[in-house]
Amino acid sequence: MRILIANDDGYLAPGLLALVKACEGLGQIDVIAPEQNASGTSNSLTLGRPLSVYTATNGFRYVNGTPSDCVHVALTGLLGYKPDLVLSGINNGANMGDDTLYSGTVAAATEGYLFGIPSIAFSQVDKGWGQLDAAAAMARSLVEQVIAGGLNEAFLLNVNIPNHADAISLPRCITRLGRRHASEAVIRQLNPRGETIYWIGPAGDAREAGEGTDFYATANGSVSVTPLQVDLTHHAGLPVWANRLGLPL
Ligand SMILES: Nc1nc2c(ncn2[C@@H]2O[C@H](COP(=O)(O)O)[C@@H](O)[C@H]2O)c(=O)[nH]1
Repeated sequence: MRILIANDDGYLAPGLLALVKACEGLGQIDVIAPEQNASGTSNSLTLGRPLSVYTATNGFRYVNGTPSDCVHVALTGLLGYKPDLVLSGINNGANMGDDTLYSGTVAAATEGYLFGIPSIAFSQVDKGWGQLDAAAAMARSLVEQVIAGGLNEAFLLNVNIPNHADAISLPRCITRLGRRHASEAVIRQLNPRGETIYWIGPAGDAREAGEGTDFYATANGSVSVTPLQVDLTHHAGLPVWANRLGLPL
């Protein structure tokens, strides 16, 4: 078993180390993570400049790029082999609903999935790393369960873990993504030069958080496991637009 582990909070993030330590003994583990926190970078690749890969004293490799860069470089030559599993996280904060479109954590796992590798993104619901080791133990438990079921076909799972001392014992729910309200207003400030600067505002509150969603599961003390896909086609819209534009389907 060979496992590639990445994240988006950076190679020094506690969530990455906790996940790596929790997975010890499952097989060969390679870590390739961003040099800096790359939260919110989604699936971006760095195309306008070269990337450099460094090795930390603990053996973790880190890249001056995005989470997708890390996994992409790993799978297109750096590793020299195709891992059996790609893991990403444990993220400092939730990746539920619309978050998954912006998330670097989910993007790193998505990159593995795009290369035909079973991949899982892990996030803790609350920021601050509270009960992190418990989350890591839960992540290992799920990884073991997934491995036992077979890794013959690629899949992409998005897992959100409540910050709980006994996370491994929490119920696990298969969920769909909920939806958030649009992000809060942008935050305007003046920099020392008197220029207006803008900070992205906080994420919107959950809007679609009904039973069956990731928001609902985690709000009710369960670990949320959401299978994701990358086909963005609006299949139900195909006949609608064929008709609207008078085109054959
Ligand atoms: N609009 C905002 N969205 C935020 C903020 N903090 C987090 N987020 C969302 O969550 C994910 C975090 O995932 P990561 O894997 O990228 O760390 C992020 O991508 C956003 O979607 C915020 O302050 N404002």
